[in-house]
Amino acid sequence: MAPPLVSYYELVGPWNFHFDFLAPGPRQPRWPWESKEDCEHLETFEAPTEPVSSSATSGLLLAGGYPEASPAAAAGSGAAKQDARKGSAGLARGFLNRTGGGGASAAKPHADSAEASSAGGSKCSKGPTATVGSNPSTKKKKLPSGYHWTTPPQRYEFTTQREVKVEEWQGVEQMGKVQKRSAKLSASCFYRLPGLLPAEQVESILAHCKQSSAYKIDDDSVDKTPTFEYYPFRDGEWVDQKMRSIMESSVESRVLPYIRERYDCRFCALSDILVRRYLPGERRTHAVHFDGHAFVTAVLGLSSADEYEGGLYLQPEPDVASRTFFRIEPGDLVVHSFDLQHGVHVWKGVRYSLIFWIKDSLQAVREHTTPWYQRLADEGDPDALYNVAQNYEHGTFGKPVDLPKAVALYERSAATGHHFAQNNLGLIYRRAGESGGADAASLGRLSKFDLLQKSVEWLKAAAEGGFAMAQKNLALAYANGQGVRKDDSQAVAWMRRAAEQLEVEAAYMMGEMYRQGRGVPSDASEAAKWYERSAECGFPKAQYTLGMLYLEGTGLVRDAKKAELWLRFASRQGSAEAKNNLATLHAQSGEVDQAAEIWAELARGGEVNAQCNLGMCYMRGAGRDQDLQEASRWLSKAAAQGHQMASQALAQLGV
Ligand SMILES: O=C(O)CCC(=O)C(=O)O
Ligand SMILES: [Fe+2]
Repeated sequence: MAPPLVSYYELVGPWNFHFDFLAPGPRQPRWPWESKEDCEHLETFEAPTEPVSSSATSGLLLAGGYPEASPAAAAGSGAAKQDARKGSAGLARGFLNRTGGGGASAAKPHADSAEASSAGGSKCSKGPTATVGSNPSTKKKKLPSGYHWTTPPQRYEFTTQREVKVEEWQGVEQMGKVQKRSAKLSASCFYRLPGLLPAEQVESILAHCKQSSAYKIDDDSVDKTPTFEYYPFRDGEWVDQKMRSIMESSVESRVLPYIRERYDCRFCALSDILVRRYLPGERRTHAVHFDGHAFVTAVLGLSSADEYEGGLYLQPEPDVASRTFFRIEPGDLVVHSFDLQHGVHVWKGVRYSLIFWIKDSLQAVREHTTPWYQRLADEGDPDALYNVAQNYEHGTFGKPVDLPKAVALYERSAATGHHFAQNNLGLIYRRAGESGGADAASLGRLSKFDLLQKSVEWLKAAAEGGFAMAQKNLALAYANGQGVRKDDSQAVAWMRRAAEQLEVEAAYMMGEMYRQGRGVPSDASEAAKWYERSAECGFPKAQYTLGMLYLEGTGLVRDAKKAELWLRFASRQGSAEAKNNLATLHAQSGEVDQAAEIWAELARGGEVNAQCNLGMCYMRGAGRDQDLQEASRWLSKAAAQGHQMASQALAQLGV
């Protein structure tokens, strides 16, 4: 019987080979651990090409004020402020040349932030209505297979701009907006300020980011792959004093005053600054999401936009076809509110970005809360409902874990068509159905059958709406028979829909399905194609598997160099299987001592193949002094985990 198809981090690697299984090969020069060659080599791989045009702004930009500038704007800030207090978006206001962002008004922070919520979120449709004429239509059309993987990403074109002054800085603010799908009457607005930070300052920031060794490689909470992020400013405090010395002045005199003004949020406070890097071999994507913890997000461009393709995108619809990329030059600031669905996909090249997460008050920063959602949720805003529900599901941002409450809020949001809420409901019901116990009981004593059926209903709603993550989860339901009759051909059909939409784990799963012949005739070269797509986006499991395919020449032309490259990428991201096999390659090329070192470390961490290999080293006296007692100790550990070769070796030792 085929093994269950489960998410990446639960999977056991399909292959591991051993020191003994390899014929000793000629000694080969070992690649340096981190060479430039890696990147160049990777760049030669198939990737969507067609360079994006380099013009930073389109001819469609309107000079001067927004087309619908209201009398309040003309009348100056006083009238505009009043307008803002009534809950208007405040888009038509002139900017004040103020010193210090906040002012010492006696207004209560959270009362102020409630106004700001309207401005930043659901009511910005009261602003200018200039249409985004040059941007792609979101009308659904049938696209050929592989379309999104082989077609250059489209760029978002800002079509309105106006001159602004933020303290000493004078420049333009460009504005865009998208209709919020599940709240028909409102829009989410976003802005770009070209050159807000001076070029020399940005160069220093980038140089500092490039040499930093503070990037975390622990796993992302969503996709379980290494984050490659680092925080120079965390929970309201500077952590990296060097970064502080470079950019604090601009944060205080440009970024924060702009945001406070734009969002009518005089107490807006910086919660975190983080740096993300997107390098070949590492994570190239952040799946589509909302920044649930931030009232406002600002992204500062660090890398030249000609050095990479893709980058930060917005995606107003569940479907990838509605995705367009922002062109962000070094020093440009792109600002959006919590209700903008967005993500990152870097197709080629190298990108660094610096992200500001801003809350609506210092109190919210200190208390780790997200108060701006509450009023909006009470008003029925689907994004706010979804976010508050998440907090009750996970017990985050000041809310206790309360599953029934989370479900009730998700259901209100899902009823409006919110695809994230629908997907999360599908997963909650699935978990409750599978685990039973307290979670199931708290959801109304439904039977396992009913819970799993509800799960599939919600997943289907989101999947049919075009949401890739839900399509993948529905595919897994069909593959494993959770709430539906087990059906591999349905599983592969839904997985394919997700994978066609650049969903990185789904692309890996398609590789698995073609390799195992599940729902499709087994096809090694189709499998390799999907693994490769996923690997190029940085998915470690796919990188490992692709390395192995190159080594064996399965489904693609055998290529030892590419094999080692992909194993190394996977290994750098923490894949124990890749480390084990990379060590085997070293052993094969005569570097047995180094191999034994790696195996020893992995073996101590419990990696079964490495335990076997280390045992063999002690048994043979290769890479370690011969020590039959140690050999038997490590081989026994591997054998106890069911490792056949280790059992055979033990038999040879007479144990
Ligand atoms: O790297 C970027 O430009 C933005 C990443 C992002 O969306 C996030 O960290 O939430
Ligand atoms: Fe984000």
